[in-house]
Amino acid sequence: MADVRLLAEEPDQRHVLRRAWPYLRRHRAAIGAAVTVNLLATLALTLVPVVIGRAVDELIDGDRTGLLTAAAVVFGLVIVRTLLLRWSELLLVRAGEKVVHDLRDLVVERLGGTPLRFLEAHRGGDLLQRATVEIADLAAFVRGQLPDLISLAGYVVFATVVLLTSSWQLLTLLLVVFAPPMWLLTRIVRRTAERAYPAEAAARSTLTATFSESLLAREQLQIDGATGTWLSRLRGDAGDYYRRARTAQGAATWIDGTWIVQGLASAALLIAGGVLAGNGTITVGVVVTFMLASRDLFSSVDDLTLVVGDLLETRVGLARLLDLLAATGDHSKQREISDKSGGGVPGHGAAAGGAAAGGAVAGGAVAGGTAAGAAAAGGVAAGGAAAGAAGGAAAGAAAASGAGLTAEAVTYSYKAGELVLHGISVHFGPGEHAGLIGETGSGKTTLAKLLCGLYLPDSGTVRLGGADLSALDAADLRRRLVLIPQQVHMIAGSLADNLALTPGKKTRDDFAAAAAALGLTAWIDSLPDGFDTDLGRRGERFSAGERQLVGLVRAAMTDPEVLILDEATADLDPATAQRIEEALARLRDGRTVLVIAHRPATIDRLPRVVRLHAGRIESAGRIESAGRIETEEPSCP
Ligand SMILES: Nc1ncnc2c1ncn2[C@@H]1O[C@H](COP(=O)(O)OP(=O)(O)OP(=O)(O)O)[C@@H](O)[C@H]1O
Repeated sequence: MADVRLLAEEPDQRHVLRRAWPYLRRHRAAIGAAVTVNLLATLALTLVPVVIGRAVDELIDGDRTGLLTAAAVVFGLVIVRTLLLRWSELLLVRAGEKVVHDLRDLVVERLGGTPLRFLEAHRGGDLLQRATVEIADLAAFVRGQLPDLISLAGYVVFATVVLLTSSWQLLTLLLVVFAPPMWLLTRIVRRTAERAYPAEAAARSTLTATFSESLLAREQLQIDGATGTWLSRLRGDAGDYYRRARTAQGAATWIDGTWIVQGLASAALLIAGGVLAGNGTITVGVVVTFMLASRDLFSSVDDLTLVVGDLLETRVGLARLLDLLAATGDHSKQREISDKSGGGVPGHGAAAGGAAAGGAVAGGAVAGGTAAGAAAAGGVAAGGAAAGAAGGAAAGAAAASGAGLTAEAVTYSYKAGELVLHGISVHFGPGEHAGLIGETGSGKTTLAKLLCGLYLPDSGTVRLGGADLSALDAADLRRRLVLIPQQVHMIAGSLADNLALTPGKKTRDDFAAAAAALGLTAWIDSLPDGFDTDLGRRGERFSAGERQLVGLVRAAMTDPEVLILDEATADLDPATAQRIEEALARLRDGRTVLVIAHRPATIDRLPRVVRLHAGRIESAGRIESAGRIETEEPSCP
C-alpha cells in the first residue's frame, strides 16, 4: 500500500507556535504592531499604582497640589490605556482574522488537492471537525482571549519591575509566599490539562464523526433496522466524550487554589509593609503602591491561568489543524516535486522526456501506422511504442484522436498486504472505445480511479499519451481525462449550479450547447424548470442514471481526450438508459472512451471488452456477452 500519512488522533503538542510560524510569518508586521500597542496600553495601567503611591506620600507630607496632579495623571493614564487597548484589540483581531482566513483557505485548497486515498483513510467527521470547528475555535480565541493573554502577560512582567523598584524586601517576601505555590498549581493544571484536553478533543471528534455518519446513512440504517445498534454506538461515543469532558473540567478546578495563595500573600505583604513603614525603611506610599500593584498582579495571574487554560485547549485544536496541514501539505509537496522533476506535461503531450511518447501516441506516429517515432524517444517511448503496437491491435479502433491510456504492471491495495489489483497491464489506444467488465469486487472501479489519477498506484505506472499521470499538472489532467462515476456527486442547488462544476467558467449557452450536442435538449425541457430545476440537497431528486446524464453534459463541456464512464447499476429506467447510450455515442467520437459496463446492451455495443477477475486481467479469457463471444488478449507487454 502506497504511503498515506495518517492523521494522529492526539497530535504532538510541543512547539505548536514554532510549527505554526510558517503560516503566521507573512502577517508578522501586523501581529508585531498589534502586540506593541497592546503592551503600551498595559504599561499605562502598570503606572497607576505608582502614581497613587506617590500621591499618598505627598499627601502625608502636606502637599495638596501633588494630589491634584496625581489625580490628573491617573485620569490621563486611564484614558490613554483605554484608547490604546481598544486600538490594539482592533489590530489584533484584524491580524488574527487574516491568519485564520488564510488557514481556512489553505485547508480547503489542501483538502481539495489531497489524494482520494488520504480522504478515504479518514472519517469525514474528523476532517470536518479539523477544517471547521477547530479553525472556528482558533478564530474565537483570537477574537476573545488573545488580546487579554498578551496584556495580562505584559502586566505580570511590568508589575514585577515596578514592585522591584519600589521595595526589594516586599518583592522578596512576595516571591517566597506567592511564587512557589503558584508555580506548583500552574504545573498541576498544565499537566492535567495536557492529558485531559487532547483526550476530550479526540472524543469530541469521534462523536462528530459518528453523528455525521448517522445522518449520511440514515436511510440505510432505517432500511436495515440497524438504528438501535447505531444508536448504542452513538451513545457509547457520547458517554466517552462526557467522561473525558468531566476530566477536563476537573483539571480546571485546580485553578481555584490560586485564591487561597493570593489571600495568604496579601496578608503577609500587609503585615510586612506595616512593619517596614513603621521602622521607616519604606514610605506608606510604597506600601500603598505595593498593595495596589500586587492585587492587580494577583488578579492578572488569576486571569492568566484561566486564559492559559483556553490557550491550552486552543493549542490542541491548532496542533490537530497543523497535523492536517502537514499531512495534506506532504501530498502537494509530492506533486510539486513530481511537477518539477521533468515529467510535467503542461499541454497535450508536449514536455521534455514525455514529449516524444506523448506526441506520438496522441496523434503523430500511431496515426501514421508506425511506432517508429515513439521508439526514437528512448525510455519513455518504450511505453509509447508498446502502446502504439497494442493500440494498432485494438480492433482497429485507434484513431488519430484522443490520447492513449496505459496501465503498466499496476498494483493497488486499500489495506497493507491485501492487493486489490495484481499488476494490471492494459492499453487503450487513442480514440479507442472499450469496455471493462468483471464480477462485483473484481476491481473495475479501483482500476478506473487509477486510470484517471484519483489513486496513485502502489507500484507500476499509468500513462496518458505516454506521460506518467503522477507527473502531469493536476488541472491539466482533469481537463484531459474525465471520469463519470457510478454515483455522480451533486451539490445542493439547481441543475445549472451542478453543471457549473466543470473547469473554467461556463454560461447557460454552454450548458444548452452541450446538452444539444448530446441530444438531451428534450430531456432538459421536460424538467420542471429546465436548467433552473432545483435538485434538492445533494441532487437527491435525480436518479443515478439522471446524475450520469449531468456527468455526461459536464464531460461534453470539458471536452476531454479520454472519458471513463462507470456505468450506473441502479435506477436505470429504459428511457434514461436510452438517453445515456445516445449521449455517450455522440460524445465518444474523437476521444478514447472506456466504459465500466454492467448491462449486456452496453457490452454488446463496445468493439473491445476487457475482463477483470479478482484484480487480474483474465488472460486469453473468453468474453461472453449477450450472444457475442470474443477472445481478449492482454494488450500490454
Ligand atoms: N475505499 C475502499 N476501501 C477499502 N476497500 C475497498 C474500497 N473500495 C473498494 N474496496 C475493495 O476493493 C475491491 C475492489 O472493489 P471495486 O469497487 O474496485 O470493485 P468493482 O469491480 O468496481 O465492484 P462493483 O462492480 O461492485 O462496483 C473490493 O474487494 C472492495 O471491497
